[in-house]
Amino acid sequence: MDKNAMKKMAAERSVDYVEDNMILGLGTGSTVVYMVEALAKRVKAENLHLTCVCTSIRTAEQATSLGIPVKALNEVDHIDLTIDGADEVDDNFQGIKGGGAAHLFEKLVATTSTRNIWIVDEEKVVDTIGRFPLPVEVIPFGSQQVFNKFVKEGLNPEFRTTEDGQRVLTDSKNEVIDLHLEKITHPHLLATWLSEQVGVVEHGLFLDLVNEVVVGSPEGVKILKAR
Ligand SMILES: O=C(CO)[C@H](O)[C@H](O)COP(=O)(O)O
Repeated sequence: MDKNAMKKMAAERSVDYVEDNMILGLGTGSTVVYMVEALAKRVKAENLHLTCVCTSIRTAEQATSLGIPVKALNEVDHIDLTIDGADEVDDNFQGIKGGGAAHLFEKLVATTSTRNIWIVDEEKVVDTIGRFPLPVEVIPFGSQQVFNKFVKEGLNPEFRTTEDGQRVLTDSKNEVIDLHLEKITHPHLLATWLSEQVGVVEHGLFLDLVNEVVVGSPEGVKILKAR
């Protein structure tokens, strides 16, 4: 089955979790695009009153264009539920995010949210995370020094670049270094170490954050419950 069909299936199911009057976090990425489309349909059909907090300019533009009301994270006092994509998730519900370079805003929204749901295709459910390169957002000032330190630590870093060779910049105008690790066997240790590095703004390890994962697969939608 086509990967996009699996993403769409998970995305469409995830909007069943949305209830009237919720403050809702909206993630970022191609799976989230399907979710926002499905959400807009429900909002219209059922006249739902939602307040949505978006994790990227892209998602905010899509939501606004479809008539979904959007507020900034600073304008809300809590978030009831956040629906987001992910790049990898393991059996212990530890994940990697940031393939769309939005992990800083995504983590801020996720940690403000009472519940977090991820929507993925089944290829993203793995035994051990790390095959997907781990994104690390760094400030541009001195980013080469941070990169050099990652090299020294054997973390196989690579600056993320656009097709024309420019460094990718996040919505906060920071750079992204992807770590090619293949397997992350001690995610909490790595997360702590990365957070301690000067110049690192945020990394893409999302640990102990997700409550449910909605998985699109050729057999249909599967729901994995963490807590
Ligand atoms: O973390 C993310 C963006 O920073 C995305 O949620 C993640 O990359 C999944 O993207 P997609 O749905 O396009 O596969």
